[in-house]
Amino acid sequence: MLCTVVHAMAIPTSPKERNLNATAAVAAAVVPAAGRGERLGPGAPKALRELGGVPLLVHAVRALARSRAVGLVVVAAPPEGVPEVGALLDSHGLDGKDIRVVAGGATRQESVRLGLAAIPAEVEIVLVHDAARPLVPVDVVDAVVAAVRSGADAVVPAVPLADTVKRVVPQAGGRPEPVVETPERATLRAVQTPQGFRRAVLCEVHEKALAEEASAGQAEGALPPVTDDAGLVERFGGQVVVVPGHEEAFKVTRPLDLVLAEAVLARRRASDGF
Ligand SMILES: Nc1ccn([C@@H]2O[C@H](COP(=O)(O)OP(=O)(O)OP(=O)(O)O)[C@@H](O)[C@H]2O)c(=O)n1
Ligand SMILES: C[C@](O)(CO)[C@H](O)COP(=O)(O)O
Repeated sequence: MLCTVVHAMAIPTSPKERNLNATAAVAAAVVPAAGRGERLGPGAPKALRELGGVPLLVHAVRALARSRAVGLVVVAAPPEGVPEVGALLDSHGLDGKDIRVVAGGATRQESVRLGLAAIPAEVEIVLVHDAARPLVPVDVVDAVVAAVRSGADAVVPAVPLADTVKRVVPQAGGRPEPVVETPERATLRAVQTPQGFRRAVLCEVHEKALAEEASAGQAEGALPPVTDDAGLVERFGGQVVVVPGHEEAFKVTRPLDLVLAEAVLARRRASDGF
């Protein structure tokens, strides 16, 4: 399996890339994997923490590679770890897909932008998938790609909420927080990845966000944070649609999530040799 380490602006042409040129309908995926994982606690960068003896990142890339709709995966790694991440991915069988590694950035948004810059121009459909969502089923990946192929500009997989949600006024020092409202739960969704986009739309909103950041500078409150790529599409007036996600596509964020992920993986391995 070839795993080429490239700088975002200098992409070598490989035989696999030439195949990709012939099939623009094949999707490429960006995997932001440059986060520290502060909420998971001390240890290696989150993408390299192990689940069932295999790094989360490898699970996430495998989950994408399982889809016939995905032809290229670009991983945005911690900047200091690009060669190591390349070697790690090379050492795992990844279904013959073209896997590349670029240096990620200081924020998730920047990591996605840097990954996006490494995708050949002729690719028309781009997925963005967190390294921190190792167990997304292939059916979810396929459903997201299918919705973009059917004409949507931006597609997110999502699940209904189990808890009632309240909007509050945050308070310092653990003081009780006044409740402002209780949104109607039936209209709320918890959003997952991979999120899918028409490439031109994703590039445009990332470019606009970068320009907006440059002009807003550090002015407090100038730019409300956007935590997902679909949020950028919404910010600039685009239409985002939701397809069904999956409860096993949850994000490994806190220590308990890793315990749950181990249990899900053990169940899969016991039931189908996953
Ligand atoms: N500078 C960053 C920050 C985050 N991510 C990636 O974005 C995904 C979702 O982010 P999250 O779960 O919040 O990861 P972390 O930022 O690592 O977590 P934390 O906020 O707990 O530090 C992860 O795959 C993470 O590696 C990234 O590529 N570059
Ligand atoms: C993209 C995402 O996983 C969708 O749920 C989420 O928004 C990432 O947020 P985080 O703050 O980086 O965990």
